Amino acid sequence: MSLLIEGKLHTDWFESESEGGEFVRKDSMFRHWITPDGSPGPTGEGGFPAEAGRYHLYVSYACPWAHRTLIFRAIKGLRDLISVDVVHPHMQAEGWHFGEFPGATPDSQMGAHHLHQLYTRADPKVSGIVTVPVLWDKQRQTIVNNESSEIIRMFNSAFDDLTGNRHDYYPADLQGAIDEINATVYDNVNNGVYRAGFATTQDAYESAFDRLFEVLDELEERLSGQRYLVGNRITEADWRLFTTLARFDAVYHGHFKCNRNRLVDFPNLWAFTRELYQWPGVAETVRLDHIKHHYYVSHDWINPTGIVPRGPKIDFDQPHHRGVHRDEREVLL
Ligand SMILES: N[C@@H](CCC(=O)N[C@@H](CS)C(=O)NCC(=O)O)C(=O)O
Repeated sequence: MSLLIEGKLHTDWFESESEGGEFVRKDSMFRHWITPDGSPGPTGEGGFPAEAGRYHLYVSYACPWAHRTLIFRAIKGLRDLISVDVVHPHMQAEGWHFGEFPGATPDSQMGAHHLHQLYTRADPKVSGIVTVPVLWDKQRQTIVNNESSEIIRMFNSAFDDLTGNRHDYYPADLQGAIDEINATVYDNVNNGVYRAGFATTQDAYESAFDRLFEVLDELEERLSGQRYLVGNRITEADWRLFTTLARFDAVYHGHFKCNRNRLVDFPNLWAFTRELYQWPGVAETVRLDHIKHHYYVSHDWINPTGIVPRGPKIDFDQPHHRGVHRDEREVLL
């Protein structure tokens, strides 16, 4: 893990020790918004208008938070407008780096070796954890935002006039319901698997584990009566759940000891995951090779041998039978 304090890199720390064995995720530090006309968004400064070719996304295919942003880039028709670089899946002492791995790229913007160099280029005195995703402004040579939940909101609407894609994954009439389910899913599922996997006491692990499966049971029940989390329209909430479910059997079940059940044991959650995976443009954002390599190799205190399991075999392409056929969905995009 890499932490910057006043622009200086610190590599010898571990988050959960100071929190009674419990893993606590820290807030992101760059919080500006891209808006259609460059006016300021809810936080940060203005001056970041939606423009084709101006912005760049740094991701890891392994990271579920970065994965959300790649999905929104795909489903909102932004692939030609926003370029991407992909870090090496092995997160080392100095954090994320650029290096040789199938599907990984060099840093096309400043030829950096490590992601932290982008952070200190943006602000030489920056303090905070160096995380993906990072939304970079090529023109101002700075980080617009490094908080995935905000980046997907920008992608959802800021570029609509340029792309003509007006599919709204955070529609005004559903915002209350989306915010509510997001909070439950974030605390207990998205971050819940990390709280189980990074726990350093038995109690912290068990309470994260119990809550995770309690919420998965509730979601399984909910998805038995409706197609998506807040009804019959797909929203941001579904994509936010999807990135954790897509990793569940490959890493969270084994590596993070979230092993009461596998995803494939929940018929509705598993079919829901397949449906979202089969959504046009999404399958290519799911790289199980990066996902498995990242978790099993980077967390050497959990898996000291660094051996990456060969299995399990997961067939995301099996028919999902959850309503309209995918050919009809193409029309939505
Ligand atoms: N709040 C951030 C969290 C992102 C995050 O924690 N990313 C992880 C990878 S999955 C990371 O880069 N961690 C770096 C580290 O722990 O040193 C977001 O949602 O954008």
